[in-house]
Amino acid sequence: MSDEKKLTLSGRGTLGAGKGVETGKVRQSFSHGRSKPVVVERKRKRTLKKGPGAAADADAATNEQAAPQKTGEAKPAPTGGGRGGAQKPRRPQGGGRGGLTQAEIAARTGALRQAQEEAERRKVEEERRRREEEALRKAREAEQAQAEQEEAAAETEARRRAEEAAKQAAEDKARKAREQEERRKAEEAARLEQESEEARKRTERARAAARAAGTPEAESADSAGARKKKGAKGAAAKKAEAAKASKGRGEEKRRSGKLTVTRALADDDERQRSEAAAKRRERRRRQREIAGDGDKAERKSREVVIPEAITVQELAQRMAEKAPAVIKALMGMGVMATINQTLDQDTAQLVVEEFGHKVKRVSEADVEEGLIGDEDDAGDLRSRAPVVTVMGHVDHGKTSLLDALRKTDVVAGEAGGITQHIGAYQVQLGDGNKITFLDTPGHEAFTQMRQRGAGVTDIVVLVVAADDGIMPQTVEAINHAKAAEVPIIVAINKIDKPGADPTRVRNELLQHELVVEAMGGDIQDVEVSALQGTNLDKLEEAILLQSELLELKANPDRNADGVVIEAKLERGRGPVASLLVRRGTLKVGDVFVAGAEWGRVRALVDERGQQLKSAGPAQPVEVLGLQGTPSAGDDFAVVENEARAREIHEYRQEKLRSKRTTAAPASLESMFSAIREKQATEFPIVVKGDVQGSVEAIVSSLEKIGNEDIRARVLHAAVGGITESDVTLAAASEAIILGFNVRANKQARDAAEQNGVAIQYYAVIYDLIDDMRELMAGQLAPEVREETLGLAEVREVFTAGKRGRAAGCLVLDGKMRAGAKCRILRDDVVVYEGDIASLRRFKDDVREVEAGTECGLMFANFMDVKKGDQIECYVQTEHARQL
Ligand SMILES: Nc1nc2c(ncn2[C@@H]2O[C@H](COP(=O)(O)OP(=O)(O)OP(=O)(O)O)[C@@H](O)[C@H]2O)c(=O)[nH]1
Repeated sequence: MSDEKKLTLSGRGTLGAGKGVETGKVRQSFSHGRSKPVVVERKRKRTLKKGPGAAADADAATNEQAAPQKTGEAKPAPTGGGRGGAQKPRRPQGGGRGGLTQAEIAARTGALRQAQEEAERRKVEEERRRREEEALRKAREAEQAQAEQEEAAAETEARRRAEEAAKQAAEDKARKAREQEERRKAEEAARLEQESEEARKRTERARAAARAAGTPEAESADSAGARKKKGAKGAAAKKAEAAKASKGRGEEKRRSGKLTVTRALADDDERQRSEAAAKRRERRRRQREIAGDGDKAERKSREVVIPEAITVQELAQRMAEKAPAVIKALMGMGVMATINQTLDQDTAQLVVEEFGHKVKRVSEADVEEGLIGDEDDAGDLRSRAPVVTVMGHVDHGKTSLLDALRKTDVVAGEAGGITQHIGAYQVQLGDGNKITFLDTPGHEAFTQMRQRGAGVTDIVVLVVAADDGIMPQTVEAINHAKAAEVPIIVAINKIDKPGADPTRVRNELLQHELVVEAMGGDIQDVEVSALQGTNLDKLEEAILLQSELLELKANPDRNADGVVIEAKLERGRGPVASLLVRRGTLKVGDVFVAGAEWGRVRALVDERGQQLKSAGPAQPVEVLGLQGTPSAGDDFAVVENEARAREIHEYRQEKLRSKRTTAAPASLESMFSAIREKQATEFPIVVKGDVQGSVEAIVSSLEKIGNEDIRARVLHAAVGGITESDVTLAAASEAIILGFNVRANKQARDAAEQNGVAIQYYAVIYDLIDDMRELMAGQLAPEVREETLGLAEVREVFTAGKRGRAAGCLVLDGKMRAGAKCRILRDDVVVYEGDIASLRRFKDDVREVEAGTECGLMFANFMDVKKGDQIECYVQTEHARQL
């Protein structure tokens, strides 16, 4: 590119040309940095013959050469046309100045002018662009400056806030210190006042004594007292004044406010705060306001549920309060607690009340609350079928009788269904009445159910074979029925047999305090033959009559509850339970809890294998849909939803687990505590002896022990060793078993251990009676006797500590004793009963304060003591009872 030349379009540059016309390329640079190659044309100088005007032409030619020959940019003369001079045709020689034609000159001049105009235009364009860029840059700079300014403002704001917070904290601290100081001063003043009062009294007493003695000391004592009083008063006044002055100074100081750099800056910040910051602040203020209002609204109506134990954090959350505030409140009560510390229910209650919320105490067992709903209104009750258990001695015909009674069912006869064992069945009589029979006969099953708390039986049918009479298990059955306080109907069976003697049976029953109607008593008896089906209708009539007397009623229109009679796991059907509905109606789809299991009723099947949609009161039914297998004797109840059922299931499973791990000790103590809990007035006993004579002697002696509060109740007394049946009875009635010269067999021992039944062995009747007397006396709560110690009157009430109130009292009578009990009487009405928490004389804790002396009293959990209240101080002593 040797022939490239740098050209400028400023218009000032000299455009040179070589000899003749030569073409070449030059790179053209623009002021804004761009460049591009340009084809240039070089012209050789022409040598012209001298002629007129030659000089001028030469000049003109020289001038012409100065004109740019730029392709595309500087347009050549119209004759030239096309791109660049390279294609330009040679001009015809001659004519015009310096050999150029006029047209050429004009074209060149035009081109020159155009080039100048173009340059001018570009310059303007460049200038415009530069200005635009400049404006843009300035705008950016301004933006940046603005952002920086805002950032700085925010920073300043944050600093100001931090300073403000620090200042506030310092002020709070100072205020607290001042308050503390003021309180201390007030207390000091009160103490001084009290001291001066006492000094005055002492002086008065001295003066009185002096007057009595007739000495002039009275005067001096008087004046000394006055001086002292004046001094004390003066001191108190001075202190109070000083306190006032310091308070005043403090306030003044606060008001004046020293101007510090920080403060000045803070003020400036206030003025300089950006609009965005102001908006942010406003938004935060609104949020705070909303949060504050919400808090207040909630606080008014909040009911805080407190379980048996709760952590500080949990309690704070339930109250919607801050944990530190709760800790502070606890500190105020003298309890130093961390956030994770567990509080007992009482303490938690105090805290909740302190914050002004309502308390709802719950215990773990509350999960079962409401499970067995409320009692029904009398108006909702409808008569229900009685539930009957058949008992009696072996082979007296219990099973035969149950089978015979089953056949009396009119519905079964019509339907002809095959009966199946579901633990109970219901017969419908011709008149529409129904009777439910539990078809596991015998007193063992009966008592086992009772032991589980399922007293489902309304009536016991005692089967006695007319040819055999009363036998040991008949007696047991009688005693079990009596222990359960269930009425008995005697079915004298096998009357078809040749040796049957119903009268003998009736006579023997008398020995067991069962007086049948035929003998003037109120026990119904029916002669039946299970084998031949004789008098079964009469037996059923007797049952219905008894049930009428019992007024057996239930509300069918409610959620069902009742008892599990049997439960098993069946292949293909899953857990199956036979339930006896006690109240309400059990329906398909109901969610229910049975013992520690739960389920949703998938199907209901009766004893004839028929699918039911629902089962009402006293109706036995087999239910499918359980998640697990409950135990016979467990309660069942329909619940509102699955969640509730699961909750109860989990709670009961947990209870079962803990019960398994902590086996019940077979001790007297555990039995007694159970009895005590029930505040029993009866002491149930099962007696087993070696001979009838000793058993009778023991029973009659036991019946003599006792007073109006407690008495022995012999549930069962018989000759023979202690059996499992005895233990079951004792367990069901929470009784003790006494063995006189007899022992328990292995099964009985195991059962006793399992059920926590106490068995005591004796060989001497007197020992047995003495022990029982002592045990029964031990059952009675010790007698509490009260001894009044003294009476005091509240003369003044002071603030003690942060929250406490102390009563300045004068003991009027007897004495006040620290730790003793007291009653606060206001206008002869007891306003508080509790403990004396502290007893002080001046500043010292003392044990006792005698009559005529002043003292300070504080009470446990009571602040509302008032001037004029009377304090009755007393102690309680416990005395063991004797029978
Ligand atoms: N003659 C006569 N025999 C009867 C009558 N009732 C029952 N039996 C018979 O007495 C025997 C015992 O009857 P069960 O019904 O098994 O007596 P149980 O009380 O249930 O006996 P366990 O189940 O062993 O306690 C059977 O052989 C019956 O046939 C009756 O009314 N008359």
